[in-house]
Amino acid sequence: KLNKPHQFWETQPMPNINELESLKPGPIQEGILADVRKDPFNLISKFEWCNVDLRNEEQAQQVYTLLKENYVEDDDNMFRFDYSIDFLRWALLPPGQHPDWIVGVKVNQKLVGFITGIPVTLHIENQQTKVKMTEINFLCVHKKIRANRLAPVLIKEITRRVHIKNMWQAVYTAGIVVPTPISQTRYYHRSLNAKKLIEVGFSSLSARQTIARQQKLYKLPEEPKTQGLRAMKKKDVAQVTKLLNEYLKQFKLYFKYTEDEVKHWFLPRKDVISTYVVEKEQGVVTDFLSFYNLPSQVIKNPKHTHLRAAYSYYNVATQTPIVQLMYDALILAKNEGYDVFNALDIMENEKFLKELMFCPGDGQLNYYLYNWKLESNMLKPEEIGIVLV
Ligand SMILES: CN(C)Cc1n[nH]c2ccc(-c3ccc(F)cc3OCCn3ccnc3)cc12
Repeated sequence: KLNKPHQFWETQPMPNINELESLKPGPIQEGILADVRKDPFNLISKFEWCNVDLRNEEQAQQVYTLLKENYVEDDDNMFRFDYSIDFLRWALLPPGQHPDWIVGVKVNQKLVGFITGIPVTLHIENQQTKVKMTEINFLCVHKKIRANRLAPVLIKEITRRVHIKNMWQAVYTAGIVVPTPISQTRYYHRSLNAKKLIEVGFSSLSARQTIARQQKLYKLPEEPKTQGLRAMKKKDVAQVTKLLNEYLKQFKLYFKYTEDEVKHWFLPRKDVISTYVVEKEQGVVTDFLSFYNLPSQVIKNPKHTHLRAAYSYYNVATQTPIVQLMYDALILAKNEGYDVFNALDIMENEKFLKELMFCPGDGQLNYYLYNWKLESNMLKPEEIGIVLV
């Protein structure tokens, strides 16, 4: 009976505690294309598989509503992510996307289950090891039909669709701990709109604190400090690609980006992704910062329906001190109307979190590699060079 904790995950190629020493680094299970099922996994009656076309407004709306009402909440069930349709198209329609990797389950034409994959090339622990794999995200089952064991079937089906393309690994993140994290990172929040954060219950005042005091404490200048800071444009793509690929080599887990991928992931999109470059000397880009827009719905609050949150994406500081670059990111995010700026303690983020007055969040984000044993059992957050939205 699949109802013991992790009963499903114990059937999957993930290192378990007592294998951490014995498994050799690399794939845990050999992938054999001939053994891959050609037909989709069976679903309970009335449930049907569908490939969701996010370019189709109606289907995109169905995904939006399913996630808005049933996707990830914080530990106190006060906030739930509210990914916009434009954001989902950005996150799930990158270059090289496979249409059958946007997987839905419908009952009477209503979307009740969802899971996605996008193709990535992940560099693992050193220059030589690069693996074509999938980045899994947006696993969601409607609240009303949970405990039907639909999630394991969604996972097995997208795994089958990845195997059919002769790919045998995956990377994903989750707030929960299942077998077996490769890294446990923590998230931090920097207040931009102290009054609103208190009104929605995100922050709370201790006895000696007042709203006015908090506003003063987190106050930011009107304009960024760094000379030559401006929104990224198409003409910057080549330089941003070189800066990013060079910068990421220092980490043990990172993607390599083509110029096409940099165009997709970094060119500014209103209310989705903001990227700013530093061009001091004419035509020379030396640094860039980026953050994405992911509001959370405030589940029950008389005054506010949403918390506007900016999430640190990739930031490359080669000439500008990282603390100054990120201080400018806070100013830019405040000016774009965000209430809070979030960041994980991955990459070099530890260097600015304290100094810029970020506060620790109440949970963690765990990174996972499917069917891969690392040389080192766990990676430190600062060794992680990938951000999953
Ligand atoms: C990554 N991607 C897979 C979405 C995802 N899934 N599970 C999660 C658990 C935490 C975070 C997260 C990551 C960075 C961060 F600064 C704050 C976060 O969560 C705050 C708590 N919260 C949840 C909903 N509204 C607020 C993301 C995720």
